[in-house]
Amino acid sequence: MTTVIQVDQLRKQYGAKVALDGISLEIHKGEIFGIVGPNGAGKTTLIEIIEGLRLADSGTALVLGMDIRKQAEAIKQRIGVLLQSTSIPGKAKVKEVLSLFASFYERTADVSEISRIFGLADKQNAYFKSLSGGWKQRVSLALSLINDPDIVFLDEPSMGLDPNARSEMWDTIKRLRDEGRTIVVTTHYMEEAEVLCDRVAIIDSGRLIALDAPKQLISMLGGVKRISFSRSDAIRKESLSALTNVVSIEWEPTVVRLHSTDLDQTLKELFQLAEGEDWMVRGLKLEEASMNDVFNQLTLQQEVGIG
Ligand SMILES: Nc1ncnc2c1ncn2[C@@H]1O[C@H](COP(=O)(O)OP(=O)(O)OP(=O)(O)O)[C@@H](O)[C@H]1O
Repeated sequence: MTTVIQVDQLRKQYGAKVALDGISLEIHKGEIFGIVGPNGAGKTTLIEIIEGLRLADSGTALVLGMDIRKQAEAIKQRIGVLLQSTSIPGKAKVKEVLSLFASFYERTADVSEISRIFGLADKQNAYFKSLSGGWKQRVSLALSLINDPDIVFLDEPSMGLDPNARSEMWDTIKRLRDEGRTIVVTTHYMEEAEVLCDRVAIIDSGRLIALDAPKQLISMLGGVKRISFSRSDAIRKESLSALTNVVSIEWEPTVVRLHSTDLDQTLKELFQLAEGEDWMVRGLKLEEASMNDVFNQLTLQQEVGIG
């Protein structure tokens, strides 16, 4: 296993605000590495420091063995970064945007091949600003590969995409990984982290609170499963909290979700409770734990200071 990014004790403060509080991690060649965390957790700060766009206060990071402080220019040649569409000149045609960005690099990919991969062959003469959000995102992704990078950084790649475009994007990202590139992705979508990423780092308040394969993170919850049912006025949260094996409750306007370590026992008690309190369990569903549960549990623990 080759390490392509090695981050050691990175710290960054904006005034009194500590954005990164000593993060250390390693990213391996050929993996899709996810970075997730609540708003303001420090994800963008972390990846922009690794990309050489921001300076850390202390700590070190090596990208492909090069020091981010001393070899930022050489690193830029070897990495690809997904730009926000607002950073791309809207009045230029797609082909002009592609050749402009290609001119920034010493090594470039075959632009017509990239256009083909992203289905941009027919859009070469379209003005960037006239494209829909999904097409703009494809152009941005194509641009992130224009220098044939070893590592691609994708900050929120599927933000604003519809479900079809999103799953197409996932396929494309997996293809890039299968070609031997390393992909670093930040996302707010836990489903994306679960289905796309080989390993996921969860960051909260500038600290790394978990790092593993999604399956491992989920199994770390000790087989917690969810029971969901429709909420009604007769149901009291306090009674549900008293059920044995229930570790947490999601109390939403129309639905209640119980997270339980023993599904059978909790179901039995739930029906007994409903009978005793004279309400019906309606719309019952049983769900396996997901990355969403992992995220909620770990970030909540941080909030109440358990973690
Ligand atoms: N240039 C800046 N000046 C001052 N504070 C900043 C700056 N950039 C980020 N911050 C603060 O640092 C913290 C981490 O921000 P960052 O953007 O890295 O988080 P994030 O995890 O990417 O958030 P989001 O999910 O909302 O994009 C936040 O509290 C943010 O307000």
